[in-house]
Amino acid sequence: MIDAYAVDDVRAAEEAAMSALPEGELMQRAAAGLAEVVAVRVARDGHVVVVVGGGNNGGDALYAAARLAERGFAVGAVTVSGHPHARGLAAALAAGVEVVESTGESATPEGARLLAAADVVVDGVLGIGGRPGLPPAARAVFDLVPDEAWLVAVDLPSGADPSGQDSSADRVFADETVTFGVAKPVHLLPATESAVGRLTVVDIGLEVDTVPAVQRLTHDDAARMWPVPGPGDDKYSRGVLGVVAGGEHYTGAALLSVTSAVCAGVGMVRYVGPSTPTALVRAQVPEAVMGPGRVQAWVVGPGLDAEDDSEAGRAQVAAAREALASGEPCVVDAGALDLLDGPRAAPTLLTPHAGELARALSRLTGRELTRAQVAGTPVTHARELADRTGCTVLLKGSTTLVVPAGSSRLPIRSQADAPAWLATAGSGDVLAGLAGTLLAAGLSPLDAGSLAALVHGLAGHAANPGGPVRALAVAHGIPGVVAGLLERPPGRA
Ligand SMILES: NC(=O)C1=CN([C@@H]2O[C@H](COP(=O)(O)OP(=O)(O)OC[C@H]3O[C@@H](n4cnc5c(N)ncnc54)[C@H](O)[C@@H]3O)[C@@H](O)[C@H]2O)[C@@H](O)CC1
Ligand SMILES: [K+]
Repeated sequence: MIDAYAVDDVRAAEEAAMSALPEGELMQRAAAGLAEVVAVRVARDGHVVVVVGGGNNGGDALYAAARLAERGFAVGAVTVSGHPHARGLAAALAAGVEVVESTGESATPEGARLLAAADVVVDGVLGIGGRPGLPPAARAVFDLVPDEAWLVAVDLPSGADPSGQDSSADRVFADETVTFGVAKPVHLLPATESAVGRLTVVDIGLEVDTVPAVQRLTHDDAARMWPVPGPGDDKYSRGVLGVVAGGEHYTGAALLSVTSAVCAGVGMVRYVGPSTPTALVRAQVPEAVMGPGRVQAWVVGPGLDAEDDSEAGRAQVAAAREALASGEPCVVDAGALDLLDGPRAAPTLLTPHAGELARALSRLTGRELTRAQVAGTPVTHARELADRTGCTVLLKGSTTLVVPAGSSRLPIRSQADAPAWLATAGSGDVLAGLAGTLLAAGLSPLDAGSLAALVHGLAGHAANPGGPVRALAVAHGIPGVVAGLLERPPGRA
């Protein structure tokens, strides 16, 4: 599990660590780790430029600059605050770093000159003390970073919201981020993760003993959590999944969610739907059983058209309502999100994308919300839907969030395992079938949602590495991905 801790908890841990160490030791450890990473990114005759703000983040950058200069690299520093870290500045100057100032709204000629020659640029403007948004002087300097330069952010990309909530702030987009002690929410959450690039966590001897704010499942977690049948199992004990999906007009969703469940190794699938999708499922997924019956969990909603006023359409909506009213765990997807009124007694996972989440919250709160608002502050809105419904909410996106049900103090999960090619029609139906299989096997909605997101992402890669994928190929990729995860030797990253 990759754990990210809230900024206040990190600060408290830093204070505790500092009180037991000589003054400045923690910053020296941070600077040493940062310098190590930069040193392997730059050629012996390359140029490093650190961009320095007024806080300790700038201090890290200045001490790292000093260490790099002492190792013989050509290092310059551009200060974008009038008050850079005094001791860090002295160390940098003593080591021969060329330091220039650029604190106005346009970059100074000296700053522009240094940046034009930069091969690696280090962003040491704002760290966990930063408010979202980039100061104008820093923006002016970062606008001059050459396209080919490698950009390393210190602790986090400056301007990004350290708590990872707000996506709207102007920020640096880094190729790589070197953080200290532990990851922070900014590194894992969808509002800010895209600015982080490759993440390295440098050990500075920090011990955070609070509950993480955000967690990410690794491949080892997936291997540990995946429900593997034993010799005593049969199809019923492994979990029977009921699927209420598709209709006369949306037949693909039925096929995709049922295929996905079968490929994920469900004990048995019961498909419930009108005659056309039933005939297609019968023909193409011979493993599936037609019609309702006893199940351990339901997937309700892929391709469900709640507006379909035909007899078959009304019957399908009634079947969906019946599953929602049952005492069984449920994945509530797409069209069924419009049918959910309040809390369910059984474990429930809602799987909206941003537009569906906006629509569901608008309906439940009477406030008009847009997709853009949800995408702007995804955690806030997913949490609100979880609180309103008492259900776990999986918000789909390039980074997928899973926010546990209202009263739970469990950390949020955040998975970023999928290629962008996975943004394709039918992909969500596959995810629903996968998550439903895991719920039917007895996993909690939080575990089922996050594990499904991880395996779905890996299956997207496996379906056609580096290129376009169709949803059916993603479903067909699941068995190989699961086998690959299960045969991993313990301890591999
Ligand atoms: N506290 C510690 O023990 C350690 C801290 N470290 C570094 O220290 C950083 C935190 O340092 P600080 O608390 O000094 O905070 P920052 O270096 O993040 O800078 C905050 C300063 O910038 C100003 N500021 C904040 N947001 C701004 C904005 N949007 N526009 C303009 N000015 C803004 C604030 O008034 C504050 O003075 C960490 O991110 C990390 O890089 C590391 O050296 C490891 C040890
Ligand atoms: K930074």
